[in-house]
Amino acid sequence: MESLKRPVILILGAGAVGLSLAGKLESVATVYAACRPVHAGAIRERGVVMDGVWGNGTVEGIGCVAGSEEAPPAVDFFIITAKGTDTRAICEEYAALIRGRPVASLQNGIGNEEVIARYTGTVIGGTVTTNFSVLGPGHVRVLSESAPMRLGIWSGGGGDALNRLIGIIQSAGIPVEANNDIRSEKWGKALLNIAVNPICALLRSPVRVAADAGIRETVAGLIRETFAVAGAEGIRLPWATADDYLDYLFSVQVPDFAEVYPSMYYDLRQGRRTEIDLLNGYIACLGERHGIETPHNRCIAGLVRYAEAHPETR
Ligand SMILES: NC(=O)C1=CN([C@@H]2O[C@H](COP(=O)(O)OP(=O)(O)OC[C@H]3O[C@@H](n4cnc5c(N)ncnc54)[C@H](OP(=O)(O)O)[C@@H]3O)[C@@H](O)[C@H]2O)C=CC1
Ligand SMILES: CC(C)(CO)C(=O)C(=O)O
Repeated sequence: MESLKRPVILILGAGAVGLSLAGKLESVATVYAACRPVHAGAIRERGVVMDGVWGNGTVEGIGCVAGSEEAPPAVDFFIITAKGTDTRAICEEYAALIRGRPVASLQNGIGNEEVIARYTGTVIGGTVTTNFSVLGPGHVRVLSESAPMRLGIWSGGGGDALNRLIGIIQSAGIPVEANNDIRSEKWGKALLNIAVNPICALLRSPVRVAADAGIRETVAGLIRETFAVAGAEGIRLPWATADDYLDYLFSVQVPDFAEVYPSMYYDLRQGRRTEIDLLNGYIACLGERHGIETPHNRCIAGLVRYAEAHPETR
């Protein structure tokens, strides 16, 4: 019977987020992960090892894919968890497979869905406000879940696909909800990343540093500029004012993530390109277009770009 068939999911760019998701979804779906050989080797040998709030243990049965020629023929859902710096490249690599199929993005930053929409009709935008990290080959840790995963239709008429994907994720035990203004939700999630990711990456500190008395004003500046730019772009953020969001940031999100390091921290430490140009750099660029001053975001983006280019600083 069709309804009893396990859905087939291919996760594109599986690292901290993607391997954690693969490990969790394996109980309810046939899961493949397009990942680097270092992870694939360990996963083929003994499965994905998971620690943390999504469970502890080893999950076997996840297929590893080294390129589009190794992908399974009938994929129901693609979920992109590559960094935003790799969205275009991974869409190109899997272009023939994703065409006409529902593709979801759980990436941070602004602009990924627009790229994906050039490759397929149904794009599902998503946010995940949970901390993931890679502890070693095929070994991930999940900490600090601050809000449910949220998914919504970005483009195309994929209402049935969205509901089905939400059902699958829910049945795997991941808190998830539908969101009918996913643009607003993506910008809302970006506020957290704009506020904490670059500061923690530059200062090599966990998220609690954002609430330090000497840092708070900088964080507030980043957020106020982002609200001004979002307003000029016609984006309705989930909070009415920058101060409303700053209250939520300092009373809920910073405490929830106080002891963990954001993804950009690991990017800088490991010499990878960061997502700064999908976050603070993006705000600075839009600010310029609208004639809005964004000195905090311009400054932070410049510092992160400098650190990316100068290994001795990181
Ligand atoms: N970590 C977190 O706590 C959270 C992260 N996010 C967001 O989720 C996204 C993913 O983050 P995260 O999981 O931390 O990042 P990772 O860097 O851990 O994972 C992405 C993985 O994709 C791999 N990759 C890139 N291109 C390909 C390809 N063509 N084929 C196979 N593998 C590929 C990367 O390899 P390589 O590095 O060698 O290029 C890397 O291993 C980002 O947008 C991030 O901002 C969202 C919420 C929380
Ligand atoms: C929510 C948070 C801060 C979790 O680590 C994140 O999105 C990231 O690390 O990029």
